[in-house]
Amino acid sequence: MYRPSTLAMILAGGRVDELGVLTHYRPKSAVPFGGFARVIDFPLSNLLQSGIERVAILSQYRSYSLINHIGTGAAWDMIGRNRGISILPPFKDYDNSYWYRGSADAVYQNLDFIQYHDPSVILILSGDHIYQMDYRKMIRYHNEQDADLTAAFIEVPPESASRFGVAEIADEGPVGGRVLSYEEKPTSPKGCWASLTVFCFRPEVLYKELEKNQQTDSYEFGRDIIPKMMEQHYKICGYKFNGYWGYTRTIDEYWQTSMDLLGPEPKIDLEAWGLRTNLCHRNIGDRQPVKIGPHGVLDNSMVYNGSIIEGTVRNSIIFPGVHVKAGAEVNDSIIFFDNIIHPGAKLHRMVSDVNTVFNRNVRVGAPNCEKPSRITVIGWNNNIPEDQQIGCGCRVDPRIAPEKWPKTKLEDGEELR
Ligand SMILES: Nc1ncnc2c1ncn2[C@@H]1O[C@H](COP(=O)(O)OP(=O)(O)O[C@H]2O[C@H](CO)[C@@H](O)[C@H](O)[C@H]2O)[C@@H](O)[C@H]1O
Repeated sequence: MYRPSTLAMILAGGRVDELGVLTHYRPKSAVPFGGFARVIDFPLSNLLQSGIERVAILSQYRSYSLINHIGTGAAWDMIGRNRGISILPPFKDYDNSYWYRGSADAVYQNLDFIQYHDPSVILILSGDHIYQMDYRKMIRYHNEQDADLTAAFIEVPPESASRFGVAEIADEGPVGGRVLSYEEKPTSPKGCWASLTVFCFRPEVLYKELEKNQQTDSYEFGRDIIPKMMEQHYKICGYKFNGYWGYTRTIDEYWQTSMDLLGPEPKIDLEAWGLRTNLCHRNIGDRQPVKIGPHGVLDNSMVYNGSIIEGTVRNSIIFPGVHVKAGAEVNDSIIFFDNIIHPGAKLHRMVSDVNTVFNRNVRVGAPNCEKPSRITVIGWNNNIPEDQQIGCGCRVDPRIAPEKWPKTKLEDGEELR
């Protein structure tokens, strides 16, 4: 039987509460990003470019959108006798009927899948981050070090380190070094290297530690598996990543990371990064070229095929099928697929999910809402009544019934459910 040298397992299970409105009907990994793609396209494109041919995706929350997006896997060249993407949902077994109880449990429940492929390295990745990385370099380092586990880390400022799994790494050179200490989301971090949730495991060690961890009642790589491996003095190496890493856990971070696509020197360059997506999902590949109307204005923005810009769009990211009608304005915003923005609507610093209609003279946010926490989010399939005003930083759930909209204004920061 063909034995892949590396088997990649993508953790795509999580619903992230802070992204609430955008993860009502899809996991975080399937959230649209970059005008045509999804967050999971980043690790998938990295895998493609790293020549890794066997991939599994562990997902349990509202997987429909993700399953639809992955399709046959052809978008990432993952079709073939010895190549492929398998989506692995939780299942009932003779002696186990749990959902995935955490990232480590998701992998544990699929150990038979991993053992069937019998890889020499198991690469475990989060499906939730925006970055470009050649995993081959990390795997090479892992093999050269003969490590039991190599985890990728990025240097972060001390004040934000407590949000992550944090390590101190021995000063053994620019590529990486032995992990000297590791703490999961500590209140006073000792180190400044944050875990990217990119792990290379020696298979026998992973099997053994996951099995042992079943005796406990917590099942996370960061909180449980790595600290226990540290206690047992396994050889754990830190691989230093010094590229761009977009951590999109909150709406503000999602918005800011998206804005890193724009400007004279964008931090994210999808073309150079070789990003691939499934062009069949929402018929992206079949849309007509962008149309700019006779008075349309487009400034410092990304607009994908199938959109029509007759009004003004500035500093924004526009997904396929969006129609900005004459006299409408979109500023500093991210508009997902197939929104319609009618004349007189003025939208500022917001994210709007798919299929939403902004009727005439709707106002969202304000140009002077400069604080990043003032990003407004509108859920999908909303039909926002004419003249409706929505303050800065509001959260509007999907499919709000017409009678639920307040007659006057949705005040700053208000939630509409
Ligand atoms: N039941 C489940 N089934 C399948 N997949 C699941 C899952 N539960 C979570 N996941 C996935 O596992 C990954 C880790 O997510 P978590 O929510 O556990 O951790 P968090 O993001 O807080 O911190 C983590 O990510 C940060 C940033 O990488 C690290 O610094 C930190 O150490 C680490 O714990 C995500 O990709 C998520 O989608």
